[in-house]
Amino acid sequence: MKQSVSDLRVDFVKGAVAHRLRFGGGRGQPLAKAMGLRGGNTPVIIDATAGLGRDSFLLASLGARVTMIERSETMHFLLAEGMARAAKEGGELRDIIGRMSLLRGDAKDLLPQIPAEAILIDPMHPARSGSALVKLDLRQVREIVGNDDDAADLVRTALQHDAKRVVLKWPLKAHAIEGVRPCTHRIVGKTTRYDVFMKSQSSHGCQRSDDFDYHVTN
Ligand SMILES: C[S@@+](CC[C@H](N)C(=O)[O-])C[C@H]1O[C@@H](n2cnc3c(N)ncnc32)[C@H](O)[C@@H]1O
Repeated sequence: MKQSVSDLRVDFVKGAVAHRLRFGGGRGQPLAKAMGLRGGNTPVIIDATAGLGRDSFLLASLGARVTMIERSETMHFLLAEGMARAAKEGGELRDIIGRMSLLRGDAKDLLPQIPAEAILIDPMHPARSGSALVKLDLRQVREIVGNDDDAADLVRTALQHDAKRVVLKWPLKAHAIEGVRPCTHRIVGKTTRYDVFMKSQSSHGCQRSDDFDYHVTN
């Protein structure tokens, strides 16, 4: 059955996100490691590109407080709806949603006003020719929001923030975003990588961190 943009839903109760909550790798997952959730350390996070809220939900399910920023009115609406539905379920879901707050606006404007220890940036990835490789829901998000051509500006704005780390989620094989300094280290998955920019450390050429040799599937 052909699906259209109007079918797109943010669903934290069933589907991929709920599955990951039950069977995900806890703090051993690449995203959690990249964001600095190690041992007892649980940073306060800004997700500057909220999208379908999956990364935020995962981080909040691991105990982090996450401020989500989304500039698309449609995506913001879908997220707010999905969060309200999940909170109504009560129990663990309500607690997780309770750690997530959602703002509407451009993160380039809002970031400087919000305190945080870690910032996640996951702009729309460059279009791939074999589009079957890109999951349907992300293709639907692209139809709604377009290409996020200002991703470099967003990363540069985040790097001006007081946060200890900025993390850029980017396709494994894509070139680094032009006009952004090299990252401090990189956590590599199967199709995705996390470029980590630490405030207090200089780059060593953005080496892969073998300590973090995990596989990610999204
Ligand atoms: C690839 S999606 C993010 C997916 C998300 N990480 C998830 O787990 O569902 C990118 C989203 O970031 C939003 N976005 C991109 N640049 C933004 C900005 N400067 N400010 C706010 N939202 C932005 C887009 O509208 C889009 O919804």
